[in-house]
Amino acid sequence: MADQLVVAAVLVDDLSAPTRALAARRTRPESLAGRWELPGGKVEPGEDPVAALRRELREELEVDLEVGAELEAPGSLPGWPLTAGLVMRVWWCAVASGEAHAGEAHDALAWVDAASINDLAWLTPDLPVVDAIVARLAPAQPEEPSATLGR
Ligand SMILES: Nc1nc2c([nH]c(=O)n2[C@H]2C[C@H](O)[C@@H](COP(=O)(O)OP(=O)(O)OP(=O)(O)O)O2)c(=O)[nH]1
Repeated sequence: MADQLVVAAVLVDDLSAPTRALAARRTRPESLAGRWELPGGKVEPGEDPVAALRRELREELEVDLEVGAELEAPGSLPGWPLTAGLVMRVWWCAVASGEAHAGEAHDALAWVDAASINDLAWLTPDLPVVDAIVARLAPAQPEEPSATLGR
C-alpha cells in the first residue's frame, strides 16, 4: 500500500527572510502528546496536498496561509519519512490572515528561532526536518539599542 501523505507548514515570520518558525505541542494520541511538531495533518483521499495544508491550518490554528516554496527532503523521494507508512511534505508558509492560536490538536504554540528551536522535544521523525529549517533561518537580529551612545 502507498504511504499515507502528511502535509505540514513551517510557519515563519517572513517568507523572504525567516527568523522564527511556529512549533506546536500535540495533545493526542497519548503516545505523541507533549511532543512538538509542525502544524499539519493527513491528506484525504483525492485531496490536493496544498489544499490539505490550508485546510489543516485553518482547522488547527485558524489561520489562512500564504504558501511559499516546499522544504525539499534530501534524496530522490518526495517528502520526509516519518514512522512506517507515513511520509511528510513540508512547505514554508506565512500567515496571510488570522492569528495563530492553539485549538484541540495542540496545547501550546511557540515561535522559535535558530537558537531555541532545538530546546523543544520534537517528534523524533521531525529532527532532520528541524535541522533543515535551522539551516535556513537567519539569526535573529539583536534588539535595537534603546539609546545611542556618543555621536
Ligand atoms: N502534523 C504533523 N504530523 C507529524 C509530524 N511529525 C510526525 O511524525 N507526524 C505524524 C504524527 C501523526 O502520526 C501523523 C499526522 O497525523 P495527524 O494526527 O496530525 O493528522 P490529522 O490531523 O489528519 O488527524 P487524524 O485524521 O489522523 O485524526 O504524522 C509533524 O511535524 N506534523
